[in-house]
Amino acid sequence: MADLATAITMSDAIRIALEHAVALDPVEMLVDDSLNHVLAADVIAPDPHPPFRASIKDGYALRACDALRADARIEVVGDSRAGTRAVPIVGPGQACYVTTGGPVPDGADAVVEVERTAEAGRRAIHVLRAPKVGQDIRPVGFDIPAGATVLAAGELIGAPEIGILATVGATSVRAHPKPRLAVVSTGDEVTDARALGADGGAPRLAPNCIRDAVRPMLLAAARDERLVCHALDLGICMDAAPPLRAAIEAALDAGADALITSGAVSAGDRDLLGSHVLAEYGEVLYALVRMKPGKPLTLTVVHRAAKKRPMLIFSLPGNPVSAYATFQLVVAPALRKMGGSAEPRGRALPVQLGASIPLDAERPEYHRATLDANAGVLMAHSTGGQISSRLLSCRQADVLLELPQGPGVLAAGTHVSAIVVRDLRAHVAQRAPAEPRGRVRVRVLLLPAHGSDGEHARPGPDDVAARLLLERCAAAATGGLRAAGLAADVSTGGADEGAHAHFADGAQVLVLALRDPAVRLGDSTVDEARVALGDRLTAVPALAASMRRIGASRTSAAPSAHDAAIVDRRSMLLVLDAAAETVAACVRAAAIALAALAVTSGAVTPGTVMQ
Ligand SMILES: Nc1nc2c(c(=O)[nH]1)N[C@H]1C(S)=C(S)[C@@H](COP(=O)(O)OP(=O)(O)OC[C@H]3O[C@@H](n4cnc5c(N)ncnc54)[C@H](O)[C@@H]3O)O[C@H]1N2
Ligand code: MOO
Repeated sequence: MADLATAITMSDAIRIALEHAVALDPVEMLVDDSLNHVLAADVIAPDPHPPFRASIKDGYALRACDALRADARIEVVGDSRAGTRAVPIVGPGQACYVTTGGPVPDGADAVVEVERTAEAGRRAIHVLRAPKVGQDIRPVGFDIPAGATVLAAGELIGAPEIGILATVGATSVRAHPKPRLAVVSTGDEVTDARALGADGGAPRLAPNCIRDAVRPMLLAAARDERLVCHALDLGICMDAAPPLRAAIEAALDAGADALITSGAVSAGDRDLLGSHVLAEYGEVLYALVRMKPGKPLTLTVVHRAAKKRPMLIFSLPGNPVSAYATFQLVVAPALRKMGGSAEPRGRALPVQLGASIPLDAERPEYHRATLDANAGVLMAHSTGGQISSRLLSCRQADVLLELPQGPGVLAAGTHVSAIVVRDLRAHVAQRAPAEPRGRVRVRVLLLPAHGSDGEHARPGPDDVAARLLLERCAAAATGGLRAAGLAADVSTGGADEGAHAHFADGAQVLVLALRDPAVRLGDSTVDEARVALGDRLTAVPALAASMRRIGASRTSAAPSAHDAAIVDRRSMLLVLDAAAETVAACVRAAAIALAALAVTSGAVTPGTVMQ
């Protein structure tokens, strides 16, 4: 094994693996089979949803101008239930009973919920509070306008996306197939625990042998919902060149896109993969990485006959922790890229150390830790002894802390980046604070469909769709911030003043919502905002990097956001497609990024962010 001085950095190791991982050619597949695949083409809504004006409440559809006085008697002329074919027309002084989701009759311009009405004799009502035009009506296409891009190429298909595809009537999609992954363990001492128990007797290990932990672990990791490879179990092979060659050939014969071997890559006299067997099959791209645990990680590309995809061989160290860490940090991103993911890298979060941690003097270290979100700040707690043979250090680990190489210790309270390796949903449910602590002032402004040349229009009182859109953005902002553990002071309006005026007025997050989803704001619009905001926009690249680090980039959390710009350390501008269903995610991402920035910049003390 070469000296550590010749080792490549971890970021180079990931970059080279991603450069050699090629997305599998997309195929048409049934939506029913598409769960956890990555879309290869945008999905466009062929028709609007709802396809008719739909009631938001159980109540009465009527003309708002007929119900301005509580003593007005309004005649009920029929009913319109969800699924009704024949709907009466509502004339002056008339109302029609409607159920939630039922079509709003022609002639009516508002729905009054049943609780706000009183009977006025047989088949007549009084309306207790004057309604507004458009109240409790979803106009045609309110949720999804015809022609809207409901899902974009590069997005992962989960359960909600299956629902969206069903809503727009898609029964098949163009998506990337999953890569084929072969897994083999090596080592004379490595024993299959299942084989030991097969004769019905107590499992007994032969002297000086250990049970295979790596292969079952990696086969399970390959089934993870965000990865879902077609996994091929190649078993265990002995520390000798012929069985190692046979394993590589079996993977090639099976058409594997990737082969994971574990063990036999360090400096021992039987570490045959590290020395020569790999070089017989392909080009060894690297064999030593400056990181802990996993230094001997080796990547080989095996070129096959013309038109055939190359196979990547990831030779992971045999130590189970080293195998797990290198799988998460290097192999999984490469597999995600093969599966078509536009953002295959592991997601990183800014976290705070719950206790001091010693640093490794020679190598940057990926320290296993659990997370706790109690105080609205993500606190990391070490899983204990980090020797790379101790798989218990990965037990319940949520993250790999990215610790720098160095002398001494990192003090408790230090902020570090953490790569997420586990589903965090359960923790959010268990540990989120009951009451939001921080408070963020958000202003949501609606931009006109056209004329983003400085001319801004306030939605008029008759512009029902615009008003509803604004209300929806504001509700999304409130909900999104609450989900992020923050309280929101949300106000809305037309964009009739420059963005700087709203920041001067105390807004911390300014959301510019595009009214017409078909109109895409160019970079120039964001640039205009930058000019308007002058020299306060100094940290734009820092924000972009920070957003990426927390996974709040344009394509993951905010597919429709055209740009986001840090204004200073405590405020943020977002430009959104108001018709997209991503508003909440965008605003939430903004709030998290703000909190992270405020803490990391030292502008505020942790725990008092945005108070
Ligand atoms: N002289 C040197 N020795 C070592 C170096 C070095 O630079 N110079 N590097 C060390 C580092 S760092 C690591 S990591 C390991 C990697 O070793 P190998 O990848 O060659 O793996 P093995 O030697 O085959 O096994 C290491 C260890 O892990 C156990 N093991 C192997 N496979 C499995 C499995 N499938 N399930 C559970 N446990 C497994 C094996 O019994 C060994 O204890 O090398 C250091 N040495
Ligand atoms: O890099 Mo090895 O994985 O320290 O033990």
